[in-house]
Amino acid sequence: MTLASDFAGLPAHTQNPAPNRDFSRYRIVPARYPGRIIGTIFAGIVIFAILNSVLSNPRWGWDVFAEWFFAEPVLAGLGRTLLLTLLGTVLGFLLGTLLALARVSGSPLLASLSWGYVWLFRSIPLIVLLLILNNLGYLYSTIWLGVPFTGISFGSWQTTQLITPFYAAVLGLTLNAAAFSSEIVRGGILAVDQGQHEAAAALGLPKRRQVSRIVLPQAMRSILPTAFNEIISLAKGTSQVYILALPELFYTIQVIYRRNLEVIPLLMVATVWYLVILSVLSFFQRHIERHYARGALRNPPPSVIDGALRWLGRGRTATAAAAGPEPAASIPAPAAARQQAASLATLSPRRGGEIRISHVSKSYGTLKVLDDVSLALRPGSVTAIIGQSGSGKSTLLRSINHLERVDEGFIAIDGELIGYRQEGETLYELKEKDILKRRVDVGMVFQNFNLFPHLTAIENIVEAPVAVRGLSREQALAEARELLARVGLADKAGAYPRQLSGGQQQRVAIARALALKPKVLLFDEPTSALDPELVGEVLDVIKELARSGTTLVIVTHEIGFAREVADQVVFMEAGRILETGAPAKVLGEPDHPRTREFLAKVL
Ligand SMILES: Nc1ncnc2c1ncn2[C@@H]1O[C@H](COP(=O)(O)OP(=O)(O)OP(=O)(O)O)[C@@H](O)[C@H]1O
Repeated sequence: MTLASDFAGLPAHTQNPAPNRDFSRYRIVPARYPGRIIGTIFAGIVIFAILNSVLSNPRWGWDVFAEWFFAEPVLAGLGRTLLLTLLGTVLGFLLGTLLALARVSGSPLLASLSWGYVWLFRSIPLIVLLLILNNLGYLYSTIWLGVPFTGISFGSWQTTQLITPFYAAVLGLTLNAAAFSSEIVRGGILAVDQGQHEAAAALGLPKRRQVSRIVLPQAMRSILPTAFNEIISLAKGTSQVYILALPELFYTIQVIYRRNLEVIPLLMVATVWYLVILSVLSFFQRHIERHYARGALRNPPPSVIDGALRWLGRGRTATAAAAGPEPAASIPAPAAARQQAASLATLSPRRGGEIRISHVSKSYGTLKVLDDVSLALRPGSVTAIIGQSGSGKSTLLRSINHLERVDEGFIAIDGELIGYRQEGETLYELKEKDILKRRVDVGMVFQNFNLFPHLTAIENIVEAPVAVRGLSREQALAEARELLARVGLADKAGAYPRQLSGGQQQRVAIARALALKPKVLLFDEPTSALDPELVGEVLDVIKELARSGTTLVIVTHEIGFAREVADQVVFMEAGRILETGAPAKVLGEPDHPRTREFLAKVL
C-alpha cells in the first residue's frame, strides 16, 4: 500500500496535517500544572496561619508598635542608621575600589600594601575596631598635620574633639567595608575576559578610560550581587555602633524598651524598619543590575515598567527594548546615495606605514617562540602570514603593536621604534601611557572579535576616536555611522554584540579598528572563529581594505584568500620565517620542502 492510499479513507482535514488553515482563530488552552497549584494553595494556607497568629496574639503588642513606629526618636535613630550606611558604603567602596586596583596594578609594592590592608581589617572584628577608634584619644591626645622632621605644621587638633563617636563609627564602618569590598571589586575585575583588556589596550585607550569604560562596567555584573550583600550587612552592622552609645536605630530602640519594658513591640519596630531599608536596597539592586546587564543577554527580559506597559497592551515591543538605546538616533543618516558611492578605501585617508622587523626573538620560559625574525613590509602592502599552529604567527603580529614585548631585536613603523624612544645612541623604554598613544597608528582585529559586550555596535566604534583622537561625540558618531554603512551594518548601530552574528561582530570589529584611521591594520586569524558561510562577508571587507593604501598584515589559514589579496606571503615555522615572497611563488612554487608539505596538507 502506498502512502497516498493510506490517507485515502481519512477525512479531508486529516490527510494533510497542516493545510493552510488560519490558526489565529483557534482557542488556546494553557498547559496546566496541578503540582504548582497545590503548592501555591499550601503556601497560602501557611502564610495565612502565620499572619493570623501574629495579628491575633495580643502579646505582640501591635498598639505599642503603632505608637512608636513613627515616633520622633525612632525616626532620628533611623536617619542616623541610614546616614552611617550611606557614608560607610560610599567611602568603603571608594577605598575598596582603590585597594582592588592597587592589588591588580602589577606594582609589587602597591599590591602588597593592598593585601596587608585587607588581611588586617578583615581580621579585626568590627566591634573591636570601633572601640579602638573611639579610644584613639587615649593613645594620641592630639592629631597633628604637617611635614615630618621639618617642623612644618598645618595644624593640630584634640583627638577627642576630632573623633567624636559619630566619626569613629563612620571611620570604623568605612575601614571595615573597604577591606571586604576590595575583594569583591577585585573578583569582578578578574572575571573580565583577558581579550577585553587587550582590545582596549590595542585601541590605545588611556589606562584610566580602560578601567572606567571597559573593565569596571563589565566587572559590575559580578560585583553587584556580592556588593549588595555587603551593603545589607553594613546596614545591619550599623547596629553594632550602639557600643559607642551612638543613638542609631537599634540603640534608640534599646533605650526606649529599657524604660517602658515593651521589648517585643519595640524590637518589631526595629525589625520592620530594617525590612523597609532592605526592601529599598533590593529594589535599587534589581535596577542597577539590570543597567549593568546591558548587552549580556541576547533577549533581556523587559523591565518591570516595560512589562507592565506591554501587559496593558501599549508598551514598547520586546525587540525594541532588547535593542537598547539608539545613541546615534539623533545623528542624521548619511544620504543613501553617498553610502553607495563611497568605499572603505576612501575612509582610510592615512597612507600605510612601513614596518621593519629586525632580528626579533622572543621566548616563553625555555620555548623560543620567535627566533631571529626579520621582515620588511612596504607602506600600503598586504602581507599574509601562514604556517602551522604554534609557529609563532600571532606572537609576531602582537609584537608589532607591543601587546607582546620582544626579548631581542627591534620593530619600527615609519622609522619609529615600537616600545622605545631614541635619543642619539640611547633607547629609552616607553611608559605604558606613551605606548598607548603610539597604538593609534596600529589597528588590530582579533580572532574572537573582542567587542565590548556592554556597548552597542556604534558605541564600540566611537569609544577610541573620542578618547584617543579627541573627536567630539557628534563627529565620532557620524563617522561611526558611515563606517558601519561601509561594512554593510548601517541598520545594526544600536545592537549589542551578542545580538549580532559572528560575521557581523567581526565587521563591527573592523570598523572599530578603522575608526582610529590607522596606518597599519593587523588581523589575527579574522575568520577562524566564524562558520564557513560567514567567512566570505568578512573577507570581502578585508579585500576592499586591501585597496585602501593601509598596510595590512593578516595571519590567516585562508590560503585562497592570501593568494588573491596579498602582495607578500610569509611562511613561518617554529618561530622562524622559512620563506617569503609573492603569493604566486610561495604558494605556487615554494622553495622550502616544509612549505610544500604544509600547503599539501591545507590545500
Ligand atoms: N603567553 C604564553 N605563554 C607561554 N607560551 C605561549 C604564550 N603565548 C603563546 N605561547 C606559545 O607560543 C607558541 C606560538 O604561539 P602563537 O599563538 O604565536 O602561534 P600561532 O602560530 O599563532 O598559532 P595558531 O595558528 O594556533 O594561533 C605556541 O607554542 C604557544 O603555545
